Amino acid sequence: MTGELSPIDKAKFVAAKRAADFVEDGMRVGLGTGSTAAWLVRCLGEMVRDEGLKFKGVPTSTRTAELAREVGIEVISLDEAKWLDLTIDGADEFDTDLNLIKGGGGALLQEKIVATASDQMVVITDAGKEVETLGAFPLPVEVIPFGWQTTHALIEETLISMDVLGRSATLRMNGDRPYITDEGNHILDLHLQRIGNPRQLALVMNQMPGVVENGLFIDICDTVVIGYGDGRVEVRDINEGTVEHDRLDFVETDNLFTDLTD
Ligand SMILES: O=C(CO)[C@H](O)[C@H](O)COP(=O)(O)O
Repeated sequence: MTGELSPIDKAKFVAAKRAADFVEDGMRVGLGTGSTAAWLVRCLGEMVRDEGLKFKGVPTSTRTAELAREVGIEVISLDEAKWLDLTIDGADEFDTDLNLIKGGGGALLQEKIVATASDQMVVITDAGKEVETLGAFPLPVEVIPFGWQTTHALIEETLISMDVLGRSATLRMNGDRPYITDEGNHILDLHLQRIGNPRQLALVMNQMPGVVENGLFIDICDTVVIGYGDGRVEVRDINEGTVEHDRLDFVETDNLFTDLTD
């Protein structure tokens, strides 16, 4: 079955599978959104079913909530959990300080709230998302629909005044309609090429009326699990650097993958 997977999908899968081992009995765990996070949810569902793993999951989107319930994970809200031991989520870009761009899948608001409410955030990713400087991936900014065009103009003016490269913002679409987030908002994607000072940009964005949240995750991620298409996995910690190089046995993952997709 893995023969049909692209190298990137294999990389996402092995990263998710390794990160599932971070989840222990009794934990409250934030469950991210996106294709890599979906692998994680499926792996955790297998562990609940086959190994009797007992934990509670707090999903970061309606998509993830549906999948988690489908695979047998006990789902609770963040308000029920109050504080989480761990969040595991994907990312669109990460740099050497483990700062991130997230929101390519449109769930950045819940993702940031959930990750911030966690003792540890683990990002699962393929190696292609590592960058020296954030910004090649368009930065998602969630804005309320009321007056979004005014907010859009304000953002572009601000980017010019900050002398940020790129500077154009486009409204994310879903077919011929604006994309609507789980919170009923729109997303503006900022095409910046290079974000010289992500910390400053994140603060400036969130001060603008109409902006709900931006996709820069600064000082939130503690650990990155990087998967490679040949089954190799690297675990990098914010304090200790690379703490593990491993290779998942594809015979084992082949079986798991087949089980998961049956
Ligand atoms: O931030 C996200 C969703 O809002 C995702 O984590 C990010 O877009 C990565 O997605 P994928 O795992 O599908 O590559």
